Amino acid sequence: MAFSGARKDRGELRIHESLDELRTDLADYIAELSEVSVKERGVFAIALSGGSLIGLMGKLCEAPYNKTVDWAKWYIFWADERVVAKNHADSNYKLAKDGLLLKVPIVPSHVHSINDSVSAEQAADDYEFVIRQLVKTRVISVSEISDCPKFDLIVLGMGPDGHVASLFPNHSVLNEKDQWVTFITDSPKPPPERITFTIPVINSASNVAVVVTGGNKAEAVHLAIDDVGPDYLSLPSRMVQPTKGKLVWILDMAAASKLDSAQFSN
Ligand SMILES: O=C1O[C@H](COP(=O)(O)O)[C@@H](O)[C@H](O)[C@H]1O
Repeated sequence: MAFSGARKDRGELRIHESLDELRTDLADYIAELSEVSVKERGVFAIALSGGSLIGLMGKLCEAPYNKTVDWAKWYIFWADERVVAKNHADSNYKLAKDGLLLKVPIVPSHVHSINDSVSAEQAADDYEFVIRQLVKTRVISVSEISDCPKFDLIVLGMGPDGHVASLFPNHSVLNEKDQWVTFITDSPKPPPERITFTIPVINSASNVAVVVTGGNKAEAVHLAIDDVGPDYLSLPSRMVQPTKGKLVWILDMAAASKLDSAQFSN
């Protein structure tokens, strides 16, 4: 790791010289959390995002992880999904299926993708219902503070505009407090119809990792992490602030290039 450090209230920073090093760190990090969770709870409930993240998780399909991770105990969810057919090129499910799920022995019935044959609103309601059933059976834990699901790990990417999951800057769903899963039909990034975990659900997770690469996201990383004053408190990536869980930023040097460097160590 090139640099590591912590920012008050903004979590741990892990900054990597190369994408190869970042991929290894990400695989190690996820494998370790999986082991802890399986030991403590017997299962590992992980929520994925789409975009560049799945490619960066690719080492999990290789040795040693493909053999050492207890894949049978994994339960897969999506922090956000585009409301398109499951075989559509824009589907986050398809991305994960082709890039990860088909390459490791995950139990098919543990993969919880959205209902792609209904409206965005119905898909969000249906997905929340599925999550509620799995909270009842404790496949997903429940937060001690809110009644929200407590995923063992939510892995997020971030767009150059600071969006995470399908929570975009200045969108009214950023204020959603009651629902666990909501929908949008006006995403500024295509496709327009999406479902997304809400901020309270993200912030109830035991662990949240935000994985960001590339210089085009450096300004958003700075605004999400550094002390930039009250104007940016409503940037979606800045609203990621687990109440009791642990937040980790896994960055490459380009994405980290605009961070204030005072608190780094080699
Ligand atoms: O549309 C989306 O974008 C973000 C960021 O994607 P990236 O390709 O810039 O990493 C992603 O995290 C989200 O899941 C996805 O639906």
